[in-house]
Amino acid sequence: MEATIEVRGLRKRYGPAVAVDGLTFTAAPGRVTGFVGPNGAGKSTTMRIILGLDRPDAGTALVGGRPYRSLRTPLCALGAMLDAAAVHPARRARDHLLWLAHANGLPARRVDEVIEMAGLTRAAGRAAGRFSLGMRQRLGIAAALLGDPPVLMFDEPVNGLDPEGIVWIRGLLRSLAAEGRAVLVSSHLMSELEGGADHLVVIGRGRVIADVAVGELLAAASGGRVELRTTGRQEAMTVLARAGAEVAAGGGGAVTVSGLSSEQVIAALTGAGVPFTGVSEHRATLEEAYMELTRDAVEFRAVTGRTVPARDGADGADGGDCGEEA
Ligand SMILES: Nc1ncnc2c1ncn2[C@@H]1O[C@H](COP(=O)(O)OP(=O)(O)OP(=O)(O)O)[C@@H](O)[C@H]1O
Repeated sequence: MEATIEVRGLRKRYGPAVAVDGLTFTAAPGRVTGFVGPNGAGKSTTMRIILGLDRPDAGTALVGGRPYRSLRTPLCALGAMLDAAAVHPARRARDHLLWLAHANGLPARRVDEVIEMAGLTRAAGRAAGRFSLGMRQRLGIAAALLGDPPVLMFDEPVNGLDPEGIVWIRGLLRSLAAEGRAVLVSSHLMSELEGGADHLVVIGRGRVIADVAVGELLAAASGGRVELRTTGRQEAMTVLARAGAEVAAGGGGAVTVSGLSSEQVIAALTGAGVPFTGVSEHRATLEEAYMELTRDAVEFRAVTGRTVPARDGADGADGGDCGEEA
């Protein structure tokens, strides 16, 4: 089975509220696709529709070319964690996974494998209700991995995790993608995806604002800016502005310069006898890139208001067993 999620022209309203407004994007194999947008942007609604938990008003959401609900052994096609709390509190972690495995025709030995992968070996015999948030996230992820699926989808998996948990999830997402799987992961914070995602689908008010490779986005946001430190900041800013640069002061004697190369900055300051240290090309964070992106997107949206033609969402079922789907 092809490792993809394909969303085409998806629309969903709840009464007067438009949750998803013509979304089109693909989560491709071999990469972590970050699904980002502010609270209420429509991420969870989209994920629920992909999982067949909600019906779209228009458009399609396909997993490996098929609607999720048509899959006979869905855990083998798509592993998902939408709500880490969705486990009976009295049930032991291992029993919860055994129950899921049994319902999907998977062997008990796979349960022990995913328990180990999720770092839950010591906690597997404990009731899920006594788990910390981080352990519940790990249990949800273990459940998603049970069917060894080619496609994985996680809704805010690092929400509330400690730094160690965040590093662990990042590494896991990266290794799943390196195995050729498609991984779709939502977050409302760009900083959470830094170092984790290869590609970003940024949405706002139910629409795609950007669908872009992380490297490309960072390069565009970093472009043409030079940073330096100086003990003569005012003088440096005057000299650089005279040389045609746009200059901004940062904290601790830092200055950010746009419109001049680092060589031109060094030449201008040296020529004027202004002391400086540490001239470097500015490297934008994902958060900065996002701010730039959304600023442009707001202007763009106001002018064009892009819409995506909808297709019929009612697809025929043609499920198979784990082998056929995989
Ligand atoms: N079951 C529902 N009934 C009514 N409105 C809903 C329902 N589910 C979502 N909405 C509305 O749809 C919009 C999108 O919500 P959604 O939860 O998909 O956003 P989100 O991007 O996942 O937000 P968050 O980052 O806060 O999780 C919001 O305005 C929300 O209030």
